[in-house]
Amino acid sequence: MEKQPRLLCSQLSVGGRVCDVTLSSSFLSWREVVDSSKKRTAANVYGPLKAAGSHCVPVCEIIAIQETEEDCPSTNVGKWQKVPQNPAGSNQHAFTVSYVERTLKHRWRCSEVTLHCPDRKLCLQWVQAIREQLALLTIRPKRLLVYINPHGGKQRGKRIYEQKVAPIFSRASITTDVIVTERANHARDHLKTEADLKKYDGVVCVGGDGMFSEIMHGLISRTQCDSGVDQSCADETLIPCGLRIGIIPAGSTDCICYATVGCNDPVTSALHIVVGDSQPLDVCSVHQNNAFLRYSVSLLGYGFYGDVLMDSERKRWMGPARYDISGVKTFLSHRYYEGTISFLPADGSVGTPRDKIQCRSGCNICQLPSADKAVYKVEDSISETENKDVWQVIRGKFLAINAACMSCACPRSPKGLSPSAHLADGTADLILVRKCSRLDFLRHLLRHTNKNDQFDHPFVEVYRVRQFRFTPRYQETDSELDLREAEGSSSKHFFTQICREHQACSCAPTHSSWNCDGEILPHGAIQVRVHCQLIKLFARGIEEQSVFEDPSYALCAI
Ligand SMILES: Nc1ncnc2c1ncn2[C@@H]1O[C@H](COP(=O)(O)OP(=O)(O)OP(=O)(O)O)[C@@H](O)[C@H]1O
Ligand SMILES: CCCCCCCCCCCCC/C=C/[C@@H](O)[C@H](CO)NC(C)=O
Ligand SMILES: [Ca+2]
Repeated sequence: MEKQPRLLCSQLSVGGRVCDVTLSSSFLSWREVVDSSKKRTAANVYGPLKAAGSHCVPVCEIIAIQETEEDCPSTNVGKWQKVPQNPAGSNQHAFTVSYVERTLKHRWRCSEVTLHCPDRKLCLQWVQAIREQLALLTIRPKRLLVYINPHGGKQRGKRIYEQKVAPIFSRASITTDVIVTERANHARDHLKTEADLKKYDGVVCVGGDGMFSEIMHGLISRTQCDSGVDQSCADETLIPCGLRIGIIPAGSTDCICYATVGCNDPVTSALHIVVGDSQPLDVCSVHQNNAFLRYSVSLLGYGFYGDVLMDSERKRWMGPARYDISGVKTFLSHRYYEGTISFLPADGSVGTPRDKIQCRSGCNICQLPSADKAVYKVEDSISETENKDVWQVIRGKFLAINAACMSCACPRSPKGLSPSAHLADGTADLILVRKCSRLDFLRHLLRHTNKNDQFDHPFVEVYRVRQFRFTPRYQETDSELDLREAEGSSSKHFFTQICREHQACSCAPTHSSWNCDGEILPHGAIQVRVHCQLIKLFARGIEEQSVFEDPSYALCAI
């Protein structure tokens, strides 16, 4: 790591101990001054970041700095006065730095350190120097538009925002306009037509995946409309949104927050917003013929997940537990669905759903130049010269058809529906769970909750795709049905076959709907296309082992 030139360096007191305090353009560090007569141990000189009085905070993770009034009650009850703290007995001057501290399971906390200076001049010099460095961080938002869904999850959105998030925004001098929604789609419609977006550096939603979906739809539609792009045309190249979206988790699944930050903790998300993180995200557009239906960033699920959602919507009053009840009910019903899936495979450079390469902060695959990823011309899709541009077709009977544009990790399934899916590679993982016994399906489902590979079953297939189409059997056109029959079975034989199979596994063929990021999409036949990095979040992807746990990091910085 490159050593940074020091901007300021003084001996200040922290918690009653004298420390060498250094500010560079990248770090604020303080290390206890060790009496040379005492033996230096490896721990107090070279220890990891927080060991034995040695601390180092990246400037980009400083939340705020303020001059501190060192007051405490005087002996005259009710009166407060400044307390002389240094040995000479003169007035002590201090400043307090609030900064990000990492705790377990990807959670962040706002920590504070107060540094005492021998005189006010030096104190002001430090405050000014740190403020100047913070002012250089132009990626940080200053003004945000916040939408709160008071009815999401356990109906705690408003309280979470007021008690946990607003104080952090205010400490970081972020100003906000807050709208508590009064109906479903209030936020979407406001963003689409009314909001003066030029005033803001970002939009924040307080709620679950459904609330995020509203914000995303509002922003994408507004961006296309302002740029004269027609989103109803499935082949249009969409314009990326300029404003970043922050998610304060207050929903039932909070999958999008969890899969992009690593946890569903409101304070952590608020801090990612404050430091101005930026994580691009792929978005699937869903069309039926040339009618635009919806956008999706996490799960598009037909069959099992569509049915769970359909049933759970009737149980909203139960809160997050509705998904467990409906999950068990749907599992027991064991319905299968018949149809045709065609898809355009992704380029090999983006890996495969089973390569065990997980998308993490600074992911190499997501940073490949877009030419190597899913950006392609529409004509490519009809070119059959290269294998990657050939549509593949699969017909069959399925318990579930899932497309995961990201891992879909969430508290219920910490590695997600597709653990190696990428946030911003321009592809989705298409998971086909063919008709199988209840026991086999249960085995597959349970693997979402443990370390075993959920794709390692003969009845599960998974493909990394750029586009796909699904047509349920009952919506297939005459020519498609003719083709199917020509492929080997007369319709009479076909129906006898279903009845025979139905008896064997006691499941019934029927219609399902799509679960589109937790919203019901009743259309069976859909066409889906992944738009690489269409939106950006105030997030940074899931951090691997934190660099700040690396001893050499602290050493080099100081
Ligand atoms: N004021 C409101 N009244 C009723 N519904 C609302 C209101 N504001 C937003 N909604 C709708 O509530 C639905 C659910 O909200 P949200 O996603 O926040 O919670 P959830 O469904 O419990 O969580 P998750 O989506 O993570 O499972 C969304 O579809 C959203 O459109
Ligand atoms: C009978 C045993 C069942 C165990 C099954 C565990 C599988 C959990 C997998 C959860 C994946 C959730 C993917 C996220 C989808 C969200 O978009 C959506 C909206 O919040 N949530 C749901 C539940 O549809
Ligand atoms: Ca993706």
